[in-house]
Amino acid sequence: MLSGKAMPESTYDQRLLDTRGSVEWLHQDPWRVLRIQSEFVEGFGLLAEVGPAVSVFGSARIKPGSEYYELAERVGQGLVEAGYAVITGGGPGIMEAGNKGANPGGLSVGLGIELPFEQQLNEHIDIGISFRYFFVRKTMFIKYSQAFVVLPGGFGTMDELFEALTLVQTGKITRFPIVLVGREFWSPLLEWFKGTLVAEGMISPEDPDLLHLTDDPEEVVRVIVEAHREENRRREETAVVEAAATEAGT
Ligand SMILES: C/C(=C\CNc1ncnc2c1ncn2[C@@H]1O[C@H](COP(=O)(O)O)[C@@H](O)[C@H]1O)CO
Repeated sequence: MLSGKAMPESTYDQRLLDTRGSVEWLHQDPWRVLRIQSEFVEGFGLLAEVGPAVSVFGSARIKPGSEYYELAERVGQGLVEAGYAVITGGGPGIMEAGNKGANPGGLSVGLGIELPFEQQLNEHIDIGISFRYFFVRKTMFIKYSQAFVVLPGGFGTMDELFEALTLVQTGKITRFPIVLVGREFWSPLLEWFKGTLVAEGMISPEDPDLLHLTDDPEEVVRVIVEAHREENRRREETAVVEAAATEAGT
C-alpha cells in the first residue's frame, strides 16, 4: 500500500487513459514481451487446425520458370496429393512455388516475416500471417510441420535447415524427416559434413543420416509418407505394450 508522499499524483486509470506524454514505454522490453506473447497466441490460434503439414523452404530469389521453382511447385503438389498442407515462408521464389503447387487442391499456408523493405505474402496462400519476430515464426514452422523439405537457398534457408537439424540431433523434438531437394546443390555440403565435421569429431558419424537427399519430388513425398507410417506403427506398438502393462498391474 502507498500513502502520504509515496502516493502517486495520478491514478492508474488516469495514466492509462491519458494520451499525452511520452510513448517511450512502447519500445521497452516489458512491452515487447507482450507483443511477442500476442504473436505466439495469434500464430497458435491460426494454425491449430491446419492438420498434417509439411514445410517447404528455399531461396526467396528464384524466379518463376527456373528449374528449382518448377521442382518446388511439383513438391507442393505432391504433398497436397498425399494429404499434407504445405507451409512456406509466404514470400517469393521457392516459397511462392511451394504455395502455388499446393493451391488449388490443398491447404496452402504462408508464414511471412516483416522485413525492412516492403513485402507482401505471395498470392497462392489460403492461410497467411506476417510475423514481426523470426523466432516466433520458426516456432510455428516446427510446431505445425511433420517434415521439412529444403530446396536450394541462401542464408535464410540454411538458418531454417540448421535449426531443424539441431533440434532433431539434440533430441529436443521427435525425429522427423528433413529432405534436401537438389543433389548437385546439396552434395558439397553433405561431403563437408562427412569429410570435415565427422572427421574432426564435431558431429557423430550417424548425424548426416538425419538428412535425405533427392532430386525427385515423388521420392520427397514417399520418404515423408513412409516415415509417418513407421512413426504411427511405433506409437501403436508402444500403446499396446503400455496397455498390456497397465492390465497386468505393473
Ligand atoms: C529477398 C526478397 C524477399 C525476401 N522475402 C522473404 N519473405 C519471407 N521469407 C523470407 C524472405 N527472405 C528470406 N525468407 C526466409 O528465409 C528463406 C529464404 O531465404 P534465402 O536467404 O533466400 O535462402 C525462406 O525459406 C524464408 O522462410 C526479395 O525477393
